Amino acid sequence: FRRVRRESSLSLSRSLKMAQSVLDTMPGAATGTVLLTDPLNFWDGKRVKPRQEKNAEPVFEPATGRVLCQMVPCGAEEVEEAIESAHAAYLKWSKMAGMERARVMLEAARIIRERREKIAKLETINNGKSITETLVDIDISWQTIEYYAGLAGTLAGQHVQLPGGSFAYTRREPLGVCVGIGAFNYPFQIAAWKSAPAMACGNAIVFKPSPMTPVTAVVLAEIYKEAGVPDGLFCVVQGGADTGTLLCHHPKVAKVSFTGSVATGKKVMEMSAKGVKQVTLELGGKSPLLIFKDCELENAVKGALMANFLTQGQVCCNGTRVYVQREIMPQFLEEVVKRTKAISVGDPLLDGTRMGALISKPQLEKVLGFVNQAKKEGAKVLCGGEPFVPSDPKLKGGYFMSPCVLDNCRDDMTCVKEEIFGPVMSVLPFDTEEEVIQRANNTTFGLASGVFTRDISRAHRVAEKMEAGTCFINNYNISPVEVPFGGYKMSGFGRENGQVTIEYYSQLKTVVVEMGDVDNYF
Ligand SMILES: NC(=O)c1ccc[n+]([C@@H]2O[C@H](COP(=O)([O-])OP(=O)(O)OC[C@H]3O[C@@H](n4cnc5c(N)ncnc54)[C@H](O)[C@@H]3O)[C@@H](O)[C@H]2O)c1
Ligand SMILES: C[N+](C)(C)CCCC=O
Repeated sequence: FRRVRRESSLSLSRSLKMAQSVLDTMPGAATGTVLLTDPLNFWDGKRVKPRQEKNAEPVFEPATGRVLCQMVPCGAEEVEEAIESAHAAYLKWSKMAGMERARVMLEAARIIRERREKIAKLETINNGKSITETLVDIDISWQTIEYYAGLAGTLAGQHVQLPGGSFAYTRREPLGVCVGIGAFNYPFQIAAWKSAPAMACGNAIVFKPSPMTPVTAVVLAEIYKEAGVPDGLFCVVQGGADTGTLLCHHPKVAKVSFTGSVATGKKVMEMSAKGVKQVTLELGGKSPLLIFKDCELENAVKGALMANFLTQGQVCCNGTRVYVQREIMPQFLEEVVKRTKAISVGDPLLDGTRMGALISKPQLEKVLGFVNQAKKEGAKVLCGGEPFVPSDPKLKGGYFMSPCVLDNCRDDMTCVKEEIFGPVMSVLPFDTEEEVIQRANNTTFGLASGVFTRDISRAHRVAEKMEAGTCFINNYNISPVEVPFGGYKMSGFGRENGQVTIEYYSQLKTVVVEMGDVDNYF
């Protein structure tokens, strides 16, 4: 452990300079002012310049539409280097005791906590969501690392007594080099959700962020390095589908943890199957939120907003099918529309802003297309659903829209069946508990669900019947690191967060010890 710390500290001063060169510009940074030029790959304990500059793709600042940096996809040689670097780190890290790994991870958590405002600012500039939200995302990230640091020292096997004094024991061992592939909506948090349990178990991880949000994963890599992980333990390779494909096919990769759409998840599973790699799939959703007439209405309305409008609606577990019991529909709609209209959309770096910009122009157009389709199919727009142009001139090119509530929805409409991934809430009436449970489950997705009621028996009855990986009772979209998160049905399998995730980043070896003579049958 001491040797690992010494080796890490050799190249520390240079890396620190790089880390601070980006983060130190943050306090004064305003929307529309930042241009990033440092390389975004990271392995062997340092940022690595991309080889194929000619393949560079522009990364846009969602709030302004201007170019923030260039993302250059990693090719086969770069992926090879990153995986080799991760493998070398794995050989050191996996030999350390859990408590030793914990100490380094706790230091990483501390550094993130210390720099939370700067990291949140950078995340907001790259992702477009409000600073209010990215501060929470960064806090969840260090909490995740802290939580798994706590578990690292508890990892152990079992002793099993066998006849004649013989015995067996199990060893909980890491898998090796794991790959993490992330979506654009929670860039730093996804990197933390994958790396913390992987590293606690003794694995190394090569992480590929979304090509639209390449900026903060490399900051996490620098922080891990500064905290003392061996060089290569957390590598970042940039790229899109081609780079992801190289990672999923690589023979030295033991596991792929993927967060993204169902369509890509299927491809990742198929590619990983060829190498019999373990897979965790955190995929999309179209989750139901059931609001019964006996609910506390104000909380139900607040819950519906939390279920639909975080991160401009680009949240996998959002409760976008809002089923409201017919008797309270008028009051619910009046209140939810009033509050939706009051959401302040605009510069995501301002404290007062509650909704920023969508991730890209194509995503904005896609979401507006869903609203138009909903209108054609008979839905009534109660508010929003339009492109939004803030008055601040620097935001004119940003990807903003007004948050939307759709009434007159039916279960067979496109807006009710498909994941929109934008700020669009579809509201549907229901009459009975039995009916709404059947309708809520009538989907191929199964990520989350929610119920608002004052009837405690009903709440638990509904929770049991929901075909989804999570059911929120009288709240929505809270995800403490201590509790597992993941999907049923086509929303994926495997879990992130909670103790159970240790199972997904480790394997059990059984050691059988004979204390007597060998029985010979031959
Ligand atoms: N369940 C969860 O925890 C969770 C969390 C966040 C987002 N999501 C889902 O993610 C989707 C939105 O994110 P997105 O648009 O970034 O998803 P996406 O599927 O387009 O991309 C996700 C990642 O996969 C990579 N990728 C694309 N093609 C690949 C291939 N052939 N092989 C390997 N990697 C490949 C992308 O570059 C990106 O890093 C939504 O469906 C959302 O519900 C799920
Ligand atoms: C932290 N939330 C809001 C539960 C989101 C988890 C990640 C899903 O996109």
